[in-house]
Amino acid sequence: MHNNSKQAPGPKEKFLTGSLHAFQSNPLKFLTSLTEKCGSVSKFRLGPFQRVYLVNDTDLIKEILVTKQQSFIKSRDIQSLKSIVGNGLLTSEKGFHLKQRRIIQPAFKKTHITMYAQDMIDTTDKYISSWSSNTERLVSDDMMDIALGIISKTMFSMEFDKGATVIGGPMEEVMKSAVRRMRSIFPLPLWIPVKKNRKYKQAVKELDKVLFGLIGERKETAMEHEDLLGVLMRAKDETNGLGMEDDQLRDELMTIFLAGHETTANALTWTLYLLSQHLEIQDTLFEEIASITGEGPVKPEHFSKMTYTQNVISESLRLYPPAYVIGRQADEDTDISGYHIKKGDMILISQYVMQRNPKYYEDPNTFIPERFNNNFIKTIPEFAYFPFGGGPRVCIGNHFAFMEAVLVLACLVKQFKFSPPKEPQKMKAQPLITLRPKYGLRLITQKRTKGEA
Ligand code: HEM
Repeated sequence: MHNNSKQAPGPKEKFLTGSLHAFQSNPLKFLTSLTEKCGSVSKFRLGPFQRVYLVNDTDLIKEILVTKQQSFIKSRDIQSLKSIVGNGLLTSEKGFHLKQRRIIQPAFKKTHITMYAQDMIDTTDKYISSWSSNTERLVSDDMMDIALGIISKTMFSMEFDKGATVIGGPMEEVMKSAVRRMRSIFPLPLWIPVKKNRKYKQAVKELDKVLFGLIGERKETAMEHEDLLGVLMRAKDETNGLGMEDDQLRDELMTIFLAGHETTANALTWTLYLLSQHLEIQDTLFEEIASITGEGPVKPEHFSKMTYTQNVISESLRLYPPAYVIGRQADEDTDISGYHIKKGDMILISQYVMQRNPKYYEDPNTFIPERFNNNFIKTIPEFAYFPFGGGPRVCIGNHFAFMEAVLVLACLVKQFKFSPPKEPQKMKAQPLITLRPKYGLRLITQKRTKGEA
């Protein structure tokens, strides 16, 4: 029936495991070299049965994420997160997802999220107020703390210390197990009472207690809160006027918390790494921030004026996209530009690979924020740059994350210069749930003096 369908090329594979080992041991290297060898569509196996297509063509990516998206569901690794985030936006599908997205979308509109800008600035300024000059810091941990502080404050009006203790701790334990589960093709069923599973379930239970506790507290008071929890508790489906049940609210809160802090923290860490490697770019950045803010602090209204700072973040998201790959699974047999995809086949689309493609980017591996000048994005095909994905499943937190990254970076660079430590450090991208530096990032923070600009 499909004799005319196109055959995709692929790598040499092991009989039973296919490319499982090569993929798991270094996904970025595997995806990059497969693209170099096989071009816009290639095919490989993960284990004996799982067929995977790697798609590197902007038109085909659009078919998968937009025009034919009804034929696909999230890939199994994302589905395995259901044991933490339940049926929240990231993991739900079809009509249910659409309904939830409709209810939640208004909370993330550009006009609404600007009200969180001051919280983002205050959290950062407070965090760095204790930093001393000329010290070496593990800034990757700092960025995680700041992002955790910001999501705790904007979501629950919780101050950093409390957020870090009551949510950050159990969340870290849950994330560690989630990574293990996503990376293993056959995760151990959670009902098997081994120590790892018990710890995981205990951490999920603790998080549940915190979240249901917060929801319960809010219900008992008449006071309206403008934080994300308040907005989501009031959100209604406009077609029937119904809001979310507590269980669904819990799933969405957990989802936003999981999806929304490690990604931004890693984006900021990679940005500081790139700036420490390009001190001249860091100086230009400082000059922009100093000229806009003057002697005073960073303010929410500075965001739209900081065009160079925005370009620095866009370029950092190009080179080190925290979500380095998007996975889908065919939910029915379908054709993508002549390739026959069978139900159950997996599709991988990699931002890391696409955003370093010399077809779209001159000097693709070099950090050049200026390339984003003059509406550069409009000059390249859609899906040559997509750090936040695209189509109906595009990141709901894209404006939130971008504004957060720009404002946090402005607060940091206004006050400190970041340079590499004396002892050179190993930098290796580690692709777990998100792309992060494997050994963390250590930098020397040097206080900027007044009048330096
Ligand atoms: C730099 C930071 C971030 C990056 C790079 C990023 C990237 C992404 C990507 C690529 C997707 C689509 C995944 C897919 O199609 O399979 C996604 C989905 C999602 N992101 Fe983000 N994200 C970031 C920050 C955030 C923040 C701050 C939040 C919330 C506060 C958030 C919440 C979500 C949610 C809920 C989804 C699922 C949306 C849906 O399927 O309807 N993300 N993100």
